[in-house]
Amino acid sequence: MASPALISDTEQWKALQAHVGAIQKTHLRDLMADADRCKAMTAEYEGIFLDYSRQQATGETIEKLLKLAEVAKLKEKIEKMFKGEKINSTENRSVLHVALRAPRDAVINSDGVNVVPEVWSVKDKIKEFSDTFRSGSWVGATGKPLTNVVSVGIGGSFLGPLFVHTALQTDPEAAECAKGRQLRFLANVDPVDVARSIKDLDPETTLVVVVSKTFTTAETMLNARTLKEWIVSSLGPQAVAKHMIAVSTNLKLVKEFGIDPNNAFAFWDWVGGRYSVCSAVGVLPLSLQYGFPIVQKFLEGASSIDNHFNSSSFEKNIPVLLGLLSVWNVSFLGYPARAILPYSQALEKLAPHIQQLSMESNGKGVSIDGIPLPFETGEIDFGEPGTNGQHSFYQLIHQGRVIPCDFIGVVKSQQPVYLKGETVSNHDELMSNFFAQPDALAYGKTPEQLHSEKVPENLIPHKTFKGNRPSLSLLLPTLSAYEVGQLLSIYEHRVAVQGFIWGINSFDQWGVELGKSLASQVRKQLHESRMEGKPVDGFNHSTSSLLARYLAVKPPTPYDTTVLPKV
Ligand SMILES: O=P(O)(O)OC[C@H]1O[C@H](O)[C@H](O)[C@@H](O)[C@@H]1O
Repeated sequence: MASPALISDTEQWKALQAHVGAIQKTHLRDLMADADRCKAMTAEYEGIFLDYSRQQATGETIEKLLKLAEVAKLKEKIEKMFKGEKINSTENRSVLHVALRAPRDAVINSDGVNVVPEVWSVKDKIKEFSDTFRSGSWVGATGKPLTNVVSVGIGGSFLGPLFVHTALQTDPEAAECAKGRQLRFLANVDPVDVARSIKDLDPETTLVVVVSKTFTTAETMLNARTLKEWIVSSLGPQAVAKHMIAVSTNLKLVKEFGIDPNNAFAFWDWVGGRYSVCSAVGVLPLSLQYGFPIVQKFLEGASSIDNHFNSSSFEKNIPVLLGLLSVWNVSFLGYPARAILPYSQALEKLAPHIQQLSMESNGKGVSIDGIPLPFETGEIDFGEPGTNGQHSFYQLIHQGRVIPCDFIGVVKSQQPVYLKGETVSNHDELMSNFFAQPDALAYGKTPEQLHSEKVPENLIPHKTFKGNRPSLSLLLPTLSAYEVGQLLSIYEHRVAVQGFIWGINSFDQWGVELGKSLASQVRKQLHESRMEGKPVDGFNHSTSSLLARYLAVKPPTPYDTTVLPKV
């Protein structure tokens, strides 16, 4: 029998739909009372501990999800990814970010060619370049060593590297290696972001890394031209060779831009932008800041999870379990959002990275074969580190909408602080919240409890917490470069699992194109109106009025002079 076109047509999907009623009759308060259930709902790998007992799920739910994985051919799809098959069918590309962190002797083919030696030759080049740069032998146009790096890129060429940089900044080993150096990012085409990225920097001691897979992204290219002007206007045109380098798959355009091809670092079309932090996109700027050995640890962490994902049984496979539970929450329990709540300031930029990774990958309306989906895919990801989030949006999570939460904690803080005489250390204080919040969400507080606490009658409805709000806890032993790589890889594979189950293409992003082409039309209009006084034409009433209002105010300087930020 031919396999059904959509996963929602399968018996296994329908069995899960039928199972929802039984789960909705349970309360997490009761589910949590079953210690055997709680014990079974855990998984561990290299000290990373996942506890998913606070999901609205039972052993039967997991069995049914595993059957869904089977009919969705999850195992086969994972294998196809690792074997370099062209699973990104709308772009006819392999999906091989796992090759970026594979050991030197691994064999991973794309189009019949082992890509691992190519990957390592770029890594070797990065190591050599970053060693020279960091040793001070690479000098700028005026003979001074360069200590500041501005990485210009957006989307996948920004969010992953920013996440990793933010996580490493306070790791003692990484921080020691970064002493006296600065790494900044310029992503937004907003001139305010240009101003912030170069504030207090001197072009004489700054290296600009232009990071763009395509080298055509409008925001990145304008920002790159702006920083080029910043360098040239201060140091002369010959300075570009020493002060600008690039990362791209499009080395032809890098050369046309004026960057020396010897100072360009390649990657490949089988690396998706949002999966590219382990390519030169992340490895180059991070190696300039921290040195290649630290970045290699990060890559090894990611690789360790690749092995776990590719070889562990699904019952104990952390990314698979996480992916299946997200499918359960989105497609069966109908929860449209997911909160990412790291109890670690170092993971401050995890949620923004996962927003792109997950929402660009799985926010799709058709199956991989182009069939409109009768169910929603993807979820709205958002988050902030605990405890900041607690004092912001947790109210809604506790008493408003139900939002499955990822609580991420670290056993050993990067920065131990303890004040003599305090009840607990600062990290223990933070972690008290990490342990308490999931139970508050799961158990809630009943009117009976409030009565027994003699809460005034009129406040009982306001102080009641219904509970039964799902979450999961991920506890990492420490947060060195290795664990940062592991966490990245866990989320990458979780997103892929969700897409594989839903039967969509998690590796294309056609949905970002329409806005880009409409912006070109507006850009043309703005140019013609400013330069030639042409009236606004060809837009609907609303856009025309907005444009007219905008154009009515003349820019402070005419278009024939170069202006750079002044802060
Ligand atoms: O790296 P680039 O080619 O400059 O692309 C940067 C970003 O822009 C696009 O619009 C895509 O939506 C992203 O997936 C990509 O990461």
